[in-house]
Amino acid sequence: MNKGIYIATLESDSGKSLITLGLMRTLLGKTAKVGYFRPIINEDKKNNKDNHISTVLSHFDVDLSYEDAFAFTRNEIIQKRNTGKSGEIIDTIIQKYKRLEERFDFILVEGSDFSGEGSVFEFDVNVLIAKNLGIPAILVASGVNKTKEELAGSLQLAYNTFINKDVNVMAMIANKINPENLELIKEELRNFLPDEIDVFAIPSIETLANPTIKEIVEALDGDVLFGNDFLDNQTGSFGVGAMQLRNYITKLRHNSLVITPGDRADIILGALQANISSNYPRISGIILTGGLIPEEPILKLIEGLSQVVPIVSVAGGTFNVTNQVGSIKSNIYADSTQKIETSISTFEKYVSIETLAERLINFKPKGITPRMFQYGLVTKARQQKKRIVLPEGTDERILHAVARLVAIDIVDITLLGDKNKILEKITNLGILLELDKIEIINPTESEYYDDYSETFYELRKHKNVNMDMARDSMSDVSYYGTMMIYKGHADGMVSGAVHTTQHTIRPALQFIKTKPGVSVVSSIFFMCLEDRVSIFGDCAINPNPTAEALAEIAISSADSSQAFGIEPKIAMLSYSSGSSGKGEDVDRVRRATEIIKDLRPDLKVAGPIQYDAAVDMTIGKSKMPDSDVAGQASVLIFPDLNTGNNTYKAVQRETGALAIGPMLQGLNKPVNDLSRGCTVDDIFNTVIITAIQAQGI
Ligand SMILES: CC(C)(COP(=O)(O)OP(=O)(O)OC[C@H]1O[C@@H](n2cnc3c(N)ncnc32)[C@H](O)[C@@H]1OP(=O)(O)O)[C@@H](O)C(=O)NCCC(=O)NCCS
Ligand SMILES: CC(=O)OP(=O)(O)O
Repeated sequence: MNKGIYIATLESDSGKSLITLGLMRTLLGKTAKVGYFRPIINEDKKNNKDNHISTVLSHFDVDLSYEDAFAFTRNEIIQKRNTGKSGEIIDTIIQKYKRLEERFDFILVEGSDFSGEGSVFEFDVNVLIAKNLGIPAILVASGVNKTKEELAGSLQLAYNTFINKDVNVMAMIANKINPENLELIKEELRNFLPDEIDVFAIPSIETLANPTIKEIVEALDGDVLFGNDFLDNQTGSFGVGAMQLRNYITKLRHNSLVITPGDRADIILGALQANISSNYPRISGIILTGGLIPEEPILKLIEGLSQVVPIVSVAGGTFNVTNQVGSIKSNIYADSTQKIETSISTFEKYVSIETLAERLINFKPKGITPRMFQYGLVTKARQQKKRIVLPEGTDERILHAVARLVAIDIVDITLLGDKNKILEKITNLGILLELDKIEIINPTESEYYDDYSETFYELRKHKNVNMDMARDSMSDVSYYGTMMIYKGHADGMVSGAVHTTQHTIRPALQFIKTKPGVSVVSSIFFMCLEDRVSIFGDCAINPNPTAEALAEIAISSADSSQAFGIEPKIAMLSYSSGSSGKGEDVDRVRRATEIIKDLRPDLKVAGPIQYDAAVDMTIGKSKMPDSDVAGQASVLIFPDLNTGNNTYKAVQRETGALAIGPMLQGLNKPVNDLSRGCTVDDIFNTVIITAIQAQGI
């Protein structure tokens, strides 16, 4: 299984690059192929290339193109959100991430920078991305200009938001902390965090916090007069050389940046002398303000010196320039070797990487989000293209769904019905559908009509079906479509947008029949809830199942759940949790649970259990404290069709959840029903599910 980690922050300038670089180095020591992904980059950085991406790709020699390493610019995200296309954001991010998953063993995902417009929703977007990628997060916050209470408060808020969205938080890093307060900060964070979450504090590192001379030259559009070879000099404190030299040189500190008007030869020469004097600290450079350049004799004097720190002339008065220098952000670029190494060594010194890396590598994601689930469906269906027959060829929703399916070339489609009527409908509805890519069959006019009728007669004559009845049945689209599957002329069928469930599935029950070892055909819905996918069964077929049938439905549903990548934890639903309620219906569910335990000891099952105890951890713990399913059930089995059918509809209608199905289970070949109230999305997804079933999962 592939792994990933999301590095998220709450603000700009948190110093998460240091974490990224340090973690990247650590992971590369643990696993061979580590990829890097930034879901959102800054617009202005796109053209000049985002420096985070360039730095990581080049420093660690990651075999990844720049374009593959990000999904959206910040402006694209804002636009999509404003036009109600948030879903597309997540879909594209999942797609790009999944492509990387195919190539790398582990992926480090760096969240957005919060350095521009749109930061209001930026935090939520980051939580949503981590959630949908199904990876844990490391939260990073800066301690600059914050009391320890303020820092802990903002990290606690962030932590709660991630946890509430079911994103596992692995570690919390307080960065840029006053070195004296490292332990205090960790204690403050420990106060609200569970023990299993690692807490680290990293001090503010001057060489990373301040810009290099090169960054200052770029930001101020300066003219480098001397010292081109030392532009990577890291600046320390900066001070204006306005006072007399004898006073000014006493103010110099290690790596000081001298800012002085260009005509102050005394300060310039004094600072250069101080730089080579063993009695004064080294300086990082000199900025000359006012666009003034020293006079010729002074320049000549400097030219004669053997080593000169960068001297840069900039336009603008001393006051303005000093303010500007103060606001220049320090960044790390691909060629900032010194900063990169400082970042990595700082990370290694303050973060106990061994345990953290082990935990990351061994992390098992809890659930699957609806978007990730749907992405997985599409990917799986593509692996082996199947032909799906849709008997309700004139239904508008079916035609819209077919247009979408054909556009992504994911399945081959056969529509049943009168060809002219279908074509007329497509034209009238203005549906863009490449007609040469679909097959349209009118059953009674088909070359196979006689053969299908005879086969049906042979299969059902013991049930008093005669040839006339067989021909009659084969003129019905449900029978004809099902016979196509029986004959191998199609791989699966989806119907029920117009016809009832009975009408849709009876032919399959009559001659597709059940798989070996299965006696009850049942159904499940994949309920795409806000943050997870749950399996509901049986909500469509068996009105009043016996305990034995209920057990079989639960086992089939658990196997289907497993086959579609959702770890099954079965809740056998009832109006009782444990022994809290009595009655014949409760006893039936209790018996069914015992049968499941006998037949399939490998499955996790709890029953009888109420819906609240099944899905809510707190209630589950209080009602059934010893259960390993209560509070985390993924497969919910309803005691009868009255409850099941209406519960799925209630959840679907009241929460807006996408209900994919009903997918029938237990048949020899896939036939799936739809609700007559289905949407185009429901049809689209059910066809894809059917194609996957046809692959023999
Ligand atoms: C599933 C259902 C359609 C079957 O109804 P039916 O066709 O009248 O059932 P019958 O008893 O006549 O059985 C027809 C065949 O299907 C088989 N069959 C019926 N239910 C079956 C099941 N759950 N599993 C396996 N086979 C089944 C029967 O054994 C019989 O086979 P045979 O003719 O070869 O002997 C019926 O149970 C039903 O209507 N369920 C509710 C559907 C519904 O309205 N759902 C709500 C909306 S989704
Ligand atoms: C599955 C289902 O409930 O179907 P319908 O809504 O058509 O009855």
